[in-house]
Amino acid sequence: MFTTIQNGSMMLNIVENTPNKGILRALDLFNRETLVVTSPKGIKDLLQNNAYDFEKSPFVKKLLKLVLGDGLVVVEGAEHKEVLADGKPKMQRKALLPAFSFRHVKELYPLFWSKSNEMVDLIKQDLRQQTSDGTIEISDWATRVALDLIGIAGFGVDFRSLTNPETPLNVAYKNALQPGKSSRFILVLALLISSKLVRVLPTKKGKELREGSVFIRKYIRGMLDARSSEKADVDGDEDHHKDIISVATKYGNFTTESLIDQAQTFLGAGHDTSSANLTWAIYVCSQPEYKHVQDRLRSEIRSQLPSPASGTEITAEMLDKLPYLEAVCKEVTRLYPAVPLIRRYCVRDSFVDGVAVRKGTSLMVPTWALHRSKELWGETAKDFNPERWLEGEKAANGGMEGLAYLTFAYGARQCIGKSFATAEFKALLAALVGSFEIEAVDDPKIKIEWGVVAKIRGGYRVRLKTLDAW
Ligand code: HEM
Repeated sequence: MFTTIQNGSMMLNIVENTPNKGILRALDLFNRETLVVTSPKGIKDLLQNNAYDFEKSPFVKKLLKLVLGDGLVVVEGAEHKEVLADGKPKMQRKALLPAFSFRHVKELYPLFWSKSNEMVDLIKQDLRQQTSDGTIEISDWATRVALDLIGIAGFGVDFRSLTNPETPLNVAYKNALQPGKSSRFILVLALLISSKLVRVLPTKKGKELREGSVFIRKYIRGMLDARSSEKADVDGDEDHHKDIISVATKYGNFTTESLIDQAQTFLGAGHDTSSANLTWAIYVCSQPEYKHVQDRLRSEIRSQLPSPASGTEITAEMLDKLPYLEAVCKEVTRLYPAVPLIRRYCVRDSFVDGVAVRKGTSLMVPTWALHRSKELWGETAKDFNPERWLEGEKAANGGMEGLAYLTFAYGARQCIGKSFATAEFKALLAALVGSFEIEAVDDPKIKIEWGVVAKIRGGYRVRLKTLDAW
């Protein structure tokens, strides 16, 4: 097969229409091979059993580094996993895990809820303005709230991009992450020819990417400097900072530069994906055919969660006991996984599902396509059907221990922010659906922007009707 694989739905066609035993072989424009891994056993070998034989390709790494810095997403091998002889993690994943443990994320639920409600209040204000036609563009709100949340949870700093969309950090990320024709061009160049080109490219997008990256690092450095002088004032107060960076500093021996890289990673990886999730959820809820989903969700939320107007704090126990909310969130992230493809590059000869893989081979797990595969999800694979989750994950996908649901990847490099992102998503969706009736404005036949994150091209507008507080 001969193709440049950039695109989740293209992969769906390929996977569905090419008989395969778990591995497909595709060739790109330059006759280079990509192995497309489709079997659960192959995925387990690639992402878990032999995970350190497969890294991100040098091209993909350089591109990701521009936006995410040299943090956990791009480090490889020993640096990613190694632990020092005294048991203290040398770097990266082990050192960062405590900050993302459920024990820590649990404490963030009240924050997720209060920010969600701040967003709802600001949207209501916006709708009350004379100039408002009752519509909002959801991906913009979603990006801003996710950025503010990772700012507070990550650093204890509220960037206030919800109240001020022009906050410099929001603008820098918008320029760096917002897909457009030229960023597609840059991505294709980087994947096919050389990522070095990206750094010198005289295009507007190339310049925005570089300038955005420099600005973001400078901003983070300033934040960390301010924190260290503040820390000097409150030294000895163990509980003063409970944010991700503080926990990471406590468990890892990061240099200042490495801490900046980690912070850049959390900011970038933690808000673009979350924004995509919420946008896809609102897209689904707004479709007339899923009005029953929206209604059932609202009734669960309004009967089981305290009204935002009551000022009652929400705990993990309260938000996590809503089965329909959980099912809708899972189903949105199954049918519209924010990261549509997982790419790897073989760094030493290895095996995947019994097949020998040579050093230098590119591989991919087509998450978007596999999540719509009848083999894994049954006859209704392509339908949006939250009910499938109500009897648990086993019933939904035949009990494949996470090998069918790959939204947060799997194994050694599974998303470290999974619990964080899941709780945040539930709080945001609950606050919106509890407070508004949501109706589509834009054509349901949306176009998808296939970047590292799959988004609706041009954003998505909905009409909101404010409901009485409950
Ligand atoms: C909607 C939410 C999210 C989705 C769908 C998502 C998805 C993913 C996926 C698929 C990977 C694996 C990428 C690969 O190995 O090729 C990943 C890794 C990662 N994610 Fe997330 N993510 C989300 C939210 C977050 C959040 C909120 C954070 C941090 C605050 C985060 C931080 C990371 C980091 C640091 C890695 C690298 C882990 C490693 O390689 O050890 N993500 N994510």
